[in-house]
Amino acid sequence: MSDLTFQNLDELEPLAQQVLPKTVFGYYASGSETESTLRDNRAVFSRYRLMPRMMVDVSNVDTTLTLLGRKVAYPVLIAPMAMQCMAHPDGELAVSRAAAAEGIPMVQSTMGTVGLADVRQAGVGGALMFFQLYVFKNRGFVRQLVQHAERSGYGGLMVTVDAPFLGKREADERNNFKLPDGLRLANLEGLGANLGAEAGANTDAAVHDAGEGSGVSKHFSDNIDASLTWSFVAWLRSVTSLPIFVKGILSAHDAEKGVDAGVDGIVVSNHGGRQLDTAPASLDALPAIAAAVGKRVPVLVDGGIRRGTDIIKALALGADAVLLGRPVLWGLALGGQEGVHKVLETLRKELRLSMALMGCPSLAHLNRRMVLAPWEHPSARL
Ligand SMILES: Cc1cc2nc3c(=O)[nH]c(=O)nc-3n(C[C@H](O)[C@H](O)[C@H](O)COP(=O)(O)O)c2cc1C
Ligand SMILES: CCCCCCC(=O)C(=O)O
Repeated sequence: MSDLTFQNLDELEPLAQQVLPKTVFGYYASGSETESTLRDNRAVFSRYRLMPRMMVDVSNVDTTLTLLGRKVAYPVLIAPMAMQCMAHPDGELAVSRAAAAEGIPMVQSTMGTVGLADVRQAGVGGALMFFQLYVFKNRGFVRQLVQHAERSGYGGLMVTVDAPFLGKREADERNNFKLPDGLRLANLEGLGANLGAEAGANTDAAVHDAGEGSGVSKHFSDNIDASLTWSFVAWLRSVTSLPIFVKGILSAHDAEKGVDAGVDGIVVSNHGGRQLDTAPASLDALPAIAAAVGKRVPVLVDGGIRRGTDIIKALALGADAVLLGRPVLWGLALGGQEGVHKVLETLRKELRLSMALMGCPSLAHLNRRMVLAPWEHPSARL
């Protein structure tokens, strides 16, 4: 049993900093360049205000939703995050078990330190799980990876489209960040050995390289396909029957393009402020995207979600659900599966209470009139 004690998710980062090696904490916590987008992802939530309704029966609050035809206990998914065994030996297995216990989806990263089939197996009995796809130069390998995910029981794919290269993460450059010895990018093992030669794939060498700069950044640019365009969605459809979400959309234009290309879901995201610095906060980008998509496919959002009220704001501005990133890693580092569970439980309880205080007995009661944008005065809701 973990003796981890905290009141809210914002308290976790400094606690995790005390237990993680400096290089690992730097990789997990940091954003790109000036970290302006990283900060704005969090700051934006205080700029929007909530407008509650009174005298509504909230003696029962229902937080459930349906995503891809499957019931989800509350509108939170665990964001894909690479290399979780750096935080705790159980890594992705602990996160998968905690998500399953809470009845919410985990999105497993391509760059996991546990194989995707084992992560899926650990979550059996829980909610649906997504596999996050990074698209390698080697399409034969991508096809194998996707079909392996489908056979392993994942219910959807989430293709990350905001990372033709990794952003300039100065903490990682400074720390010569690399994957610690003894850990592996478990899903990539066929990449160099069997399939990589033709694409010049580089597997273990760079990611474990202790040379100058960031080893993971070099590994990424050696292997990831920076020439991706919307035609990729049709190719992906030809090799899988899984629903396809795209993650990393920040404009209504791109959301339209995605829907036209046939995607099944859009994830509004700036990658937790780790890619293009000074890109807008995800919450600011959300309303125009939700309007453009117009309920044709689900819209998810991530970046800076730390409170139940953050979830309410995101849903009132048009999201169907949110993804939670770094606090999961902090819970994992501080208490393994129990720690992650505690993080999720804290957020779930805050969400339920805030829904009651908003006069919302179910998620369907949330709407745009219940949130005030920075330019709107409360009198706009008379
Ligand atoms: C340490 C770390 C690793 C990440 N790895 C991935 C990844 O492998 N694939 C991906 O699409 N996004 C990745 N992301 C981005 C997250 O999925 C998500 O967009 C972001 O963390 C959400 O913001 P938050 O951390 O403020 O909640 C990563 C983020 C962090 C912090
Ligand atoms: C070679 C491993 C690279 C992992 C990159 C994961 C990621 O998306 C991140 O933001 O970090």
